[in-house]
Amino acid sequence: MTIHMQHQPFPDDLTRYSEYACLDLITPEEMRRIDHNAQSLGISGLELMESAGTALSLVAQEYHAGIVLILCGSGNNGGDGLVAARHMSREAEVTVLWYDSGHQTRSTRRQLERLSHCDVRSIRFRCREDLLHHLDIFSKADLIVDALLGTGGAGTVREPLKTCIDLANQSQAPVLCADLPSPGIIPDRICAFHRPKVKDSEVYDIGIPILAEIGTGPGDLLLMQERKQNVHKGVGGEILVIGGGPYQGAPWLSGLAALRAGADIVRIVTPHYLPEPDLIHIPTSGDTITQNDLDTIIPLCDRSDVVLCGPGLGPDAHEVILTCSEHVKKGVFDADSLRTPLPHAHESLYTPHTGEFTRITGRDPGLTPYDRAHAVRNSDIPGTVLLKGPVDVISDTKRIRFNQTGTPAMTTGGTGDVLAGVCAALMVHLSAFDAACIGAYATGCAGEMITNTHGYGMTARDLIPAIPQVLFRRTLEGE
Ligand SMILES: NC(=O)C1=CN([C@@H]2O[C@H](COP(=O)(O)OP(=O)(O)OC[C@H]3O[C@@H](n4cnc5c(N)ncnc54)[C@H](O)[C@@H]3O)[C@@H](O)[C@H]2O)[C@H](O)CC1
Ligand SMILES: [K+]
Repeated sequence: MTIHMQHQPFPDDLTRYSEYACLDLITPEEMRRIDHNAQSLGISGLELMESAGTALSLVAQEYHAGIVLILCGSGNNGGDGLVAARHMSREAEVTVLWYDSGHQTRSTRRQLERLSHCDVRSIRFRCREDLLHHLDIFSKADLIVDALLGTGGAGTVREPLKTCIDLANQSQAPVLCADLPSPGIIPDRICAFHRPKVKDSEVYDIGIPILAEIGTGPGDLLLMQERKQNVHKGVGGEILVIGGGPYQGAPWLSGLAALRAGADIVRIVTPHYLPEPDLIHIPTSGDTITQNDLDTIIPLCDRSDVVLCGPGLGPDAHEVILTCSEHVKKGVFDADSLRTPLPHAHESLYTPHTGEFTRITGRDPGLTPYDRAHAVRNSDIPGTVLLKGPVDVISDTKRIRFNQTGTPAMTTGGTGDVLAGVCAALMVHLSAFDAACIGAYATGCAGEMITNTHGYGMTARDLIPAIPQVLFRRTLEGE
């Protein structure tokens, strides 16, 4: 899979940003996102693996073991073990037992080739019986390194890894685990790379830039569920857009953007009809949305997966939005719905620009991403906030993420409506935080694509067909 390279340097001194990195246990999905983003910042998977394997070998050498057995799976965790073997070949008598599943990862295959030039005994096993021929290796080992399964392990451990783990537990040797313990293995020490995945891990840096973690990037797209080809209608979700009144186009731009970001059905409640055959127009009783429309709107809120309130709405419909929001499961509040008292749904995403943020919090968020992140984190907004700017700041009060994609040409009217529509569609399956991160990243990338062809002549509508090219390019290009 091609990794899209991130270009522009971060417009602030990153040494101040370590407070925004996560130091708690992280999930395999989060580690995959960071890994992928690191590669888009120019550090290859092989380099990351070399760093991981080096760290693992240094910890292994602390045991001063004479005979070391390294158990390697067929994924990249196994690759770490192969790197450690190569780095320890002069320090100990090293034997590698590596699992040939038939679909080793490319990096791990490369590491096996490199190891073949070293004075390390490497023995392939393909089944449980192969292991039973090497029981002596387990009994003689002074140290066993567990590089069988890492963050890619899932479910009950299958043979022959199950037997491998049992034999390791039955040996007298301490077990040093690469990144995290393979399920069922009894660890003596755990050598985690970059961030801890399980408790009681020792964490070793492998040179992953902080921006891979606190910034959005192509790794964020990994969260997108692959849409199964034969899926039934409705898996993309039903979106309701409530807007329009003083402005006609905004709700339609949001609706079209939501469709292009994967929504199946988009209804637009607005006074003004525009001929858009892909969108379902729900007319209102007058020229603006009023309490008289609640009987129409509330049942639609109840049946929609996500409701986007605000595009082109004008200031007079706030009471209607406050009433509707009580019937909203997942809500995106943009533009004119960003007024106090803030509407809130069961799960809310607010997408203010600087002026709207100042209006709802009474505080100017400042200019630097650092200050803007502080302002968002310290605001008492009850949900996830996407504060738009040259660098977007996304926060769900715990996590902070910075999005650098986009161009100055995107200040053209309506791009905020497009972004809000994209976020609404993504929120069908993702949390407000993940939807905002991916929505900001994808809309900005679409803006970069269109700026390349249209320059400052870009319109918000031009962005919309570019959205699926960014969001679904993995599917389009194939893995
Ligand atoms: N750039 C990178 O990706 C880096 C990764 N690091 C290390 O890599 C692992 C994650 O590697 P990954 O290939 O994603 O998965 P695993 O090696 O953990 O395992 C996948 C492998 O195992 C098979 N498998 C999965 N579940 C089971 C099971 N229950 N029973 C048997 N077999 C199973 C699956 O089919 C695959 O073949 C990460 O932890 C790091 O150690 C580097 O550290 C940094 C760079
Ligand atoms: K492991």
